Amino acid sequence: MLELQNITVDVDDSRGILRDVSLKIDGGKFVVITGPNGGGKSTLARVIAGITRPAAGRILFDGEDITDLGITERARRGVGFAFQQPVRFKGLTVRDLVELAAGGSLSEQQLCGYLSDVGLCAKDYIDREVNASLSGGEIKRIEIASVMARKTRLTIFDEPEAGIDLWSFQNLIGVFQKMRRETSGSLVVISHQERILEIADELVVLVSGVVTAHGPREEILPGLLKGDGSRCAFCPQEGGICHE
Ligand SMILES: Nc1ncnc2c1ncn2[C@@H]1O[C@H](COP(=O)(O)OP(=O)(O)OP(=O)(O)O)[C@@H](O)[C@H]1O
Repeated sequence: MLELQNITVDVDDSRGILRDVSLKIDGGKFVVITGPNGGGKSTLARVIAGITRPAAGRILFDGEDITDLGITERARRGVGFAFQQPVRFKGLTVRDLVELAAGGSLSEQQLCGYLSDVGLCAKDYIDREVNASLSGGEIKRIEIASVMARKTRLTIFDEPEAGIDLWSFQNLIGVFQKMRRETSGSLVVISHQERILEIADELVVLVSGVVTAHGPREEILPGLLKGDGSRCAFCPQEGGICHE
């Protein structure tokens, strides 16, 4: 479904944020991209969404070269993106936002369904404006509800757990499991959370702009959590500090 070929993103001539990254994400997969801070995960998410243009490489979506397409054109083709810091829309209500995402009007029951999936009571929220009066956690949950309503073919979540409380985190796990069950699209989630890694089909580890591991969760996760005895995917050097 999505194929990244030799993607390079540079800050300047000397330093690559992403270095020759090649990655294939098949349809219907739940893929979690993880790795240490500054490894390039958010940059990779922005490259897939069309926000950051790579200096080199190609991006194919269902075989079509979308490298030169912007965020809107990619969205039209079915690529959705949930921001680490969601955008607030003054003048737009929660109902407007979710209906815009769904592409048409929704019944109270449908709206209630999307909002209760993210732990919000529709009655309290549907007529509220998506402005600064909403807390960081509330706006994040509303964005996730709108992403669910959008039913995109490939959805990228950049650290969805950031800024949400423990109770909502349980909901978030439920949201991913539901999206996985009910949509045929692929989910790409950037996360450091073990609970999210545990429900992935595949894990990708990105360290210093390089993919150091990619494969089924059962193969990759044990090495991340315990180390494989000599090397680990997080700290590829011998005796890496990440298990201490
Ligand atoms: N516009 C920029 N100018 C300079 N450096 C940048 C720029 N954007 C990103 N970087 C650097 O590129 C590296 C990768 O950043 P990125 O945000 O993709 O990492 P990340 O893996 O998502 O990190 P985290 O886990 O901390 O969110 C970091 O070292 C960051 O400081």
